[in-house]
Amino acid sequence: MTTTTQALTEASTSQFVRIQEGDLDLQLHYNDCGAGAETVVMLHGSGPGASGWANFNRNLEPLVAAGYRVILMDCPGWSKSDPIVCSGSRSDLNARALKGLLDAIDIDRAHLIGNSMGGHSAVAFALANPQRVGKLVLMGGGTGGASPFAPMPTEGIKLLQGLYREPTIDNLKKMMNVFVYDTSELTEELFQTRLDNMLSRRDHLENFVASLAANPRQFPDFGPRLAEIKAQTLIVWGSNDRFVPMDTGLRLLAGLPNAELHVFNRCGHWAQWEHADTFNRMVLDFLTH
Ligand SMILES: O=C(O)CCC(=O)/C=C/C=C(\O)C(=O)O
Repeated sequence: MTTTTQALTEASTSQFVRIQEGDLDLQLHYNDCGAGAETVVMLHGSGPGASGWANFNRNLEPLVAAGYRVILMDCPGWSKSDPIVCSGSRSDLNARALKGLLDAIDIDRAHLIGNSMGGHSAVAFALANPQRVGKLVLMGGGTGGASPFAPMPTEGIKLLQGLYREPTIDNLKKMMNVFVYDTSELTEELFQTRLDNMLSRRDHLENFVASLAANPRQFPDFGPRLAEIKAQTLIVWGSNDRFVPMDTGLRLLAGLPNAELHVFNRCGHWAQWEHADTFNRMVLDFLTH
């Protein structure tokens, strides 16, 4: 575990652990940052080349500085975690992986922050392990299933799947340009880092395509079960989200009994990155009160 006096870098916080959770037996990569009595776990989205570090590098430092231990879990099939083909519910698969990780590193209870697929997975974990969840923060995800208002799959998801099938720099740029509202923040360096992440694990890209062929509905709709989740929940959405449309956030708000919703204007699918400062202040306030 790193301390707050050390610089937080991907390399200095990088850890591996072997988990055995039912029929899941694999090695997971995670970043372990800071120290504190309370733990926050961050779960990334499903894009090619995503990782805990790629999704949350603008968010972990304020939490560590405030005295939280922050764990970024790379889901099975992403980054330096082991490869997997998922033919069932990927949300539940990630939830089982998270349980295995928490057991292996001896964490009884954690707050969960989930981005997109990470939100679906946080909800799956809360349904299966309610006693192990503190508070929930869900951005651009939380229940799978279709939107009744937007054409499905959305343009963003079509671009994401296209990028998995043809992982080129042009397709990456097409996806990222729909990802965020303000594309001026997308630097060549960011594209290159993401491209390198993607291409360093072609097995993950191929497995995602194979998973979709085996089960096109990787993220089941938890809508009917949301009322079972009693955890206090902060839902955060971008009003210009072209991947998982904002009515999904409204469905979460209607279904989760202890939820509040914050909508950012001029924001796409990456609220925690596009509006990082406000997002970080909101999360800290939500976790501490
Ligand atoms: O299909 C869904 O419902 C989830 C889509 C999703 O998880 C997309 C996330 C993309 C990122 O956050 C990323 O690539 O960084």
